[in-house]
Amino acid sequence: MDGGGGVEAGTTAAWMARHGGMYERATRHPFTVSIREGTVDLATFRRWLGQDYMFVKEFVAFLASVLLKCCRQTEGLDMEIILGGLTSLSDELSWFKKEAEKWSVNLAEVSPLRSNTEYCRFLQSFSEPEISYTVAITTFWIIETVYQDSFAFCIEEGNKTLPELLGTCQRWGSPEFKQYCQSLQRIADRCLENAPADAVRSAEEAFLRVLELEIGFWDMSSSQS
Ligand SMILES: Cc1ncc(CN)c(N)n1
Repeated sequence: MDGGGGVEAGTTAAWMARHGGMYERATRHPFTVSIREGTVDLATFRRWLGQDYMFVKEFVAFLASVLLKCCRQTEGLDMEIILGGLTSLSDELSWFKKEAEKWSVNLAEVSPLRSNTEYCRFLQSFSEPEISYTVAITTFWIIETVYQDSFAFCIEEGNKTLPELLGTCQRWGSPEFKQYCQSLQRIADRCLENAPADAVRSAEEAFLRVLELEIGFWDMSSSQS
């Protein structure tokens, strides 16, 4: 522990420092910053909502592949944490449906935009048995962490977030979600510590790819690309 209930400095923290510019672009994107500043264009928010619902459906399949690798390659408590993740994705899907109604987004009519399709393809590639549990769990951790950090910023001191968007920000910005991301980070660091160098390299590449894809996802929500 780092003394503050967080995560001890490990490989993932080193990557966050080494690739700080990219991490910042993913977690302080103009779209989420505009939510914090209360200036977000609500059409943009609606677009993000519909696209993210589609993404989360694919994310469930991705997490199922992480779970499978976990069962095949590790012992211990990881499985319980990943199962908890699947449960919270089930809540997330129900939340999206409710929120879509609130914002008059017809989910049945949403089709994935290019950056979303690209991200989903990346997620689908994890069904390959050759991709190790280390790479998969690290990828899972950073995907969740980008949302956690982005939305926590929207509810930190000084925010002007619109009251009707606070529920969205709390969904990923809450202290509970942060703790969950920290448990994933500890698992990723433990796996990375014991992994061969080529797996560590692949995991770092996947980490960077996620940051790129997350930036693309926010850009897409803002500009319909
Ligand atoms: C694009 C994206 N990245 C991450 C998350 C968090 N589950 C999400 N809902 N959407």
